[in-house]
Amino acid sequence: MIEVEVRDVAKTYNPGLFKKNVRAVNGLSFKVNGGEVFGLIGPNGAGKSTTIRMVMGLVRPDVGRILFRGKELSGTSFRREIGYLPENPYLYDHLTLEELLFFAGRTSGMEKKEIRLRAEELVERLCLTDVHARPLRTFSKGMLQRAGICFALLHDPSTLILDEPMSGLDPVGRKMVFDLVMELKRQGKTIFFCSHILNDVERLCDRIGLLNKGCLVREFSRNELLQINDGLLFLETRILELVEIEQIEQLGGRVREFEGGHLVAIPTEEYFSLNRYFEQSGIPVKGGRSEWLSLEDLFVEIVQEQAR
Ligand SMILES: Nc1ncnc2c1ncn2[C@@H]1O[C@H](COP(=O)(O)OP(=O)(O)OP(=O)(O)O)[C@@H](O)[C@H]1O
Repeated sequence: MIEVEVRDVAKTYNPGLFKKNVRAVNGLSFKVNGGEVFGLIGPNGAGKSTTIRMVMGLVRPDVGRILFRGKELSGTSFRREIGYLPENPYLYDHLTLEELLFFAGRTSGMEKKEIRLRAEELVERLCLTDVHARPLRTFSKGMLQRAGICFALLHDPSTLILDEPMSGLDPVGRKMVFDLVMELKRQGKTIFFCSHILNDVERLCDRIGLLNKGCLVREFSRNELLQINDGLLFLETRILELVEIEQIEQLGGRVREFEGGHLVAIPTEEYFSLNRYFEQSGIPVKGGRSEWLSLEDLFVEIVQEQAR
């Protein structure tokens, strides 16, 4: 079943007199299937948030159609089926988190007891128990982001639409949210999100769309990505046959199994360029393959190519 379908959608903003129109999205089409994780990536200003806002019915496309479970968006009732995290969650900042979640639960038609139990569970999960009775205006950026995630998940929606879920989070918060999204994925939720953190995107997504200048320029399935990369963070077993695990470990790297592949941590800031790392470290690579491309490398390559 197709959960979200975007068909030939375009959106131009008219910022007003004497200002140039901005074409944010142009002839965009894609589908998000039920139970899959679809990630939208792209440079700043590519149109990711505009697309997400259009899918949520918050911005009206100039042309094209957006369908949710096969039907045109109308009214707001479809939003009950969706958990939405906006880019900058505007949360009523005079409310405490507890009050905000109560409000969110009531507007989703939840019973008081159900709200209390679910809110407690989420607040604890996102490590906000100590601050749940404080007004949101006293929250730090990362706390607000985590509060926004509680807000999006409270009514246990089957579809999640998340605009930069890891934004503003410290490494502990990022891991917390990453693990939570992974768990939601395992529960079979449909997740559509955008992010600049490509490492997380490729670990979470079944499919990835690269948006540039409002157009979808490339789509990768997870398997395709693994094949293109022959590894990156997911080194397939056959690649580990080419490069000895011990050699990675001797150089301070670590390898562990992860979801049918291998997660390789290498001691360099340029973690994405495995090929360069092997070259620099003098790890002999057996076999013919000498080019490993990460999603990050591909992203830069495609976007730079389009700029020429
Ligand atoms: N309300 C608005 N009025 C005018 N222009 C807008 C408005 N919202 C977005 N834009 C413009 O539309 C284009 C796409 O913006 P959008 O926020 O969708 O991009 P994005 O891919 O989410 O970017 P980022 O990665 O920086 O968050 C940009 O050029 C932006 O300046």
